[in-house]
Amino acid sequence: MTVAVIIVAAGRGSRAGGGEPKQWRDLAGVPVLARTVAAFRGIGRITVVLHPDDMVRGIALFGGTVTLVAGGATRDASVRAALESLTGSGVEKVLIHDGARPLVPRAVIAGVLTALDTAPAAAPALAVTDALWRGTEGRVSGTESREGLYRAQTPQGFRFAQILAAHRAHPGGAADDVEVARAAGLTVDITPGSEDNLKITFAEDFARARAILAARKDRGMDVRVGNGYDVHAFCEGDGVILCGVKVPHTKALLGHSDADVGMHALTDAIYGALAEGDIGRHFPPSDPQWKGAASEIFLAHAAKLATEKGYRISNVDVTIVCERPKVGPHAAAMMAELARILGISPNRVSVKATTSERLGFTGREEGIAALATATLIGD
Ligand SMILES: Nc1ccn([C@@H]2O[C@H](COP(=O)(O)OP(=O)(O)OP(=O)(O)O)[C@@H](O)[C@H]2O)c(=O)n1
Ligand SMILES: C[C@](O)(CO)[C@H](O)COP(=O)(O)O
Repeated sequence: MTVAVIIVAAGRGSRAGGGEPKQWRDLAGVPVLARTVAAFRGIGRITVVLHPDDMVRGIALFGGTVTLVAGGATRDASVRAALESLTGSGVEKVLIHDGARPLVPRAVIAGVLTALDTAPAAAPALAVTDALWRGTEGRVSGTESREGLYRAQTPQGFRFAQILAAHRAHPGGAADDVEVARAAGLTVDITPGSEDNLKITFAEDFARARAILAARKDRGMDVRVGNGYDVHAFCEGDGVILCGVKVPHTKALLGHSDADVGMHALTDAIYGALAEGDIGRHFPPSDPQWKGAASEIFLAHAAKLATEKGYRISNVDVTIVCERPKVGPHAAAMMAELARILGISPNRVSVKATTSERLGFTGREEGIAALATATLIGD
């Protein structure tokens, strides 16, 4: 399903003080909002909602890498503006996130996305663990049960058409999009939140956020690299599918699926980086349901697994080894297709080709080989 991400950042951050809205302030060398946007790279197309006064600043920070939309006077008006801007775009799922939550872990995002496979709406939260009091004039005036109480976080995820209709029907004044969805009768699953996913609200929250970043740095950057290799033999036919692109040729490739050797190598590279075996483990060739299957299914599965395990794909590199057909004229289309399936920018995808100087099975034009590397980065 096509996923869109809406990041609302049109507020003025009055409670945080500091001279400029909190989303533009520096957090350990990077603007808060740049960190928030980076947390969602590779998940889906990103729309950032800004105050009309901040548009020039938004263009300077993000260029054309995100869509900018002018927000409204309230949070729900800002969300509504972004939802309306996405009508007719074919988006099926939408994640709505506060620009003021820059440290959202990948696993929190993945939890919401996975829940959306079966639920109409899902949002992360943490159970309340402290005792709850009422207070009047600085004194405890009563106690409340914490049973069944949660602290709500974002991203909150919905089916696009349902949350758009819910916002259109809502009178306004909702604290969050879950409130809007429930007013429209949607059920909302609770998924695991994280203490790292704080909303910068008051000045002291910047120190908390810096401490979380420092702890992550102490743990070290979690970078994983995987490689993949695949071979398919030629058979009779009039073209081959390479990295999702049909390339005319005097032969076809033999395989249980569509025999997309480049995409198979890349899928295995991602599984390899995750220490999750290979395509055969997830999609056994003995299973008739994968006969003739489009290899996009395999690659999309590997990418989803990466997200669920808390990783984003930083870059991928595929090398196709064959004498013919010539790959060069199709390489741009292949890179665009892989980028689309992986949900990452095309400039993070490389597809190149080489001959084997007429040596070996590729040199004798008996088949095509492909090698791939994938780099994954954890929270
Ligand atoms: N008219 C508004 C108000 C809020 N937000 C966004 O909604 C998120 C959550 O709101 P909050 O933390 O309350 O931010 P502010 O409204 O900026 O803060 P304050 O209430 O302290 O002014 C923030 O990312 C904020 O930028 C928005 O897009 N449009
Ligand atoms: C959406 C939200 O982050 C859920 O916790 C929160 O309601 C928005 O912040 P606000 O301070 O209530 O505007």
